[in-house]
Amino acid sequence: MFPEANKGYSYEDCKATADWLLAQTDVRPTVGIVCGSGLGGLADMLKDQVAFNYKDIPNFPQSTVHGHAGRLVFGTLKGRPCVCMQGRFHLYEEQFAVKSITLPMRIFKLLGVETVMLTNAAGGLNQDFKVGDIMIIKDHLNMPGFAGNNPLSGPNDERFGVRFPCMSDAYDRELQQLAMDVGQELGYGDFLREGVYCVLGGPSFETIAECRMLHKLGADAVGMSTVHEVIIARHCGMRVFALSLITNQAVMDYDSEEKANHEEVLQTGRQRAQQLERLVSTMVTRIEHNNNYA
Ligand SMILES: O=P(O)(O)O[C@H]1O[C@H](CO)[C@@H](O)[C@H]1O
Ligand code: HPA
Repeated sequence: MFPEANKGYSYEDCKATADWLLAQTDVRPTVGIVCGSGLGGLADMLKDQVAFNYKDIPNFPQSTVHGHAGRLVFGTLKGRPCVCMQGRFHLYEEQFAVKSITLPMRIFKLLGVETVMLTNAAGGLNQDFKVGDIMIIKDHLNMPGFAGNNPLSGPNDERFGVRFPCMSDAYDRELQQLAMDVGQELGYGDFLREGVYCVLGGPSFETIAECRMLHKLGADAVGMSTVHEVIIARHCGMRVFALSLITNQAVMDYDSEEKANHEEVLQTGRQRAQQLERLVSTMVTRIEHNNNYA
């Protein structure tokens, strides 16, 4: 899966992979999309596709999770050149893999991507949220980071970014507003929310006490991805938009019979896939047409 799990990929390694990809396709993507669990249908919206299985891309990690196909798809989304990860990598897939799972963000950067749009499936902690809600991420809690597990740990290569990158502006506010505006226009107002995403290491789902604690700490949703990618994307200067599909309610009550499970996560993904795809693809069109967002 991750042959050299905590190997820090050098600038030259990333450049070699990006150059290899650029030599195989004429698409020059400015938008990079990452599909969350069960949300890979977004990649199928791309026209004139050139697709690569992760196993055929030099240096690329391999997807191991059900609901993550493991393909990098180039193409156009309503005329805009895009690259889309149909399947992402998670911290729990291999011990100490925080560098491998974020490698694609640096490759995106070297491909010419300016804006990254990430999706994920998450458990709802906010008691006002319902299963099927789409949460625009406005901020995050990086729990593994509190324990020193940060993808930027280790030597810093200034060609990617500074040693101490700012994260208070991690989630682009104009893109959040754009998502709200587009969501309202599409009639999604009833299930469009905003909030704070908390990442944990996984793969076990949370205990009741953990969910209660995370909620008290200010998290609205909990998952096992995205934040590491966001840190690397921001470090190298790409703009970031991210959203969570609330696929299940986090269990907060000892009387509850609910049990988090991956099948429910994928099932909710299937139910909301079309709307989510429409939201993201319409946003991509607007990024193209409004220079303020480009
Ligand atoms: O974050 P994505 O990739 O959507 O996947 C989410 O779904 C899985 C749990 O069902 C975990 O991997 C969690 O992070
Ligand atoms: O409840 C959850 N917890 C953690 N990750 C998740 N991904 C989807 N749902 C969840």
